[in-house]
Amino acid sequence: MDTQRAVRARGLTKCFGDVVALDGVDLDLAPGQIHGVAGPNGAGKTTLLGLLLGLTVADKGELTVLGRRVGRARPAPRGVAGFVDGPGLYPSLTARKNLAALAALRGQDVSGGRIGAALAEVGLTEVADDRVRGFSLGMRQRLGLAAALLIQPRLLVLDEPSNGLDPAGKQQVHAVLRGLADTGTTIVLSSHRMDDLEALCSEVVILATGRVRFAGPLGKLATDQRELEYRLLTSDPDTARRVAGETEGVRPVAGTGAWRGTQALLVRALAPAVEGLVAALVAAGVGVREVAPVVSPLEAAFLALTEEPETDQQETDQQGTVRQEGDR
Ligand SMILES: Nc1ncnc2c1ncn2[C@@H]1O[C@H](COP(=O)(O)OP(=O)(O)OP(=O)(O)O)[C@@H](O)[C@H]1O
Repeated sequence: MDTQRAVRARGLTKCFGDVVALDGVDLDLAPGQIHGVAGPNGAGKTTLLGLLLGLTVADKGELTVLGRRVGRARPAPRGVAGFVDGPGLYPSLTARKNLAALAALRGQDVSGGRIGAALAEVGLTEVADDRVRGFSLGMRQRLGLAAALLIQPRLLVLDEPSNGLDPAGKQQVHAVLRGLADTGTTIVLSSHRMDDLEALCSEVVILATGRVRFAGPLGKLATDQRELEYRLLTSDPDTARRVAGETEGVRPVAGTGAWRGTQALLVRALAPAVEGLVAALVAAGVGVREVAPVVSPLEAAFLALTEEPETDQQETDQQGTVRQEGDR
């Protein structure tokens, strides 16, 4: 069995009629990590997660999950849990009875105590005996996670698990996922929220038009040398603008405006040039109250990778990342 990778995909292709949802995806996902899958609408995220869960099969390519080849007549191995497009639940049953019914459906003998513990872990104890019909989207998501926890998954696959969660609910779900990863569970989750991915994931896969644009450590993506737009709040906006115009590698952006009641300066620069600008401002007697990227480095990298057509260089980068992690 392959202990180096929880998931190995080579040339995975899936079409729906004329639509190519996944187009030759190569991927190696290390075990015990939280992997984020990001990409614009229609990029193929849900299709990929559905393949991992064995809900659908690829038209071409190879997929190995937890060391076992999956495909037509080869279902996903035990130990894989999760959901896409929201968890499948029985609206007329209570949360507790839903978990009992789902366990019975899987042929699992689960004690009431374990069901109670799973509900407590996702913060649903108080509504355990309420019918799911009245549950909000966030509560349903949490119940879906509780159902997955019951089987003690080795691979947990979740499509947009933070959807509909309030900030406290999100913290709780994040804590559950981190706890699972700490005990060796591999987690693959999709999200449109870069802040969620930054908070949770060590590795990220970026898909666009069914192809992998990046796969690897989050840090590698976010710390790529990339020019970003920064917002500076200073004690003297006019002098700050003049100093910015004179600082090497810094380009003031036109149309600066009010930001929280003060006048902000917007510049485009690489991170080292921004450090130079701050030093120059201090030397000129200008107080610097705040320096922050207008969009996070990860979001900027995401936009750059997904909004532009794929280049040969990106293709090389992606292939390189895949080759580094596994053989071909
Ligand atoms: N069952 C289906 N029948 C027809 N087309 C489908 C089906 N499932 C997915 N597609 C198409 O495949 C492409 C990829 O869809 P998918 O749902 O995997 O993307 P996604 O990245 O999850 O998108 P979103 O962020 O909007 O959820 C889209 O063009 C979609 O319309």
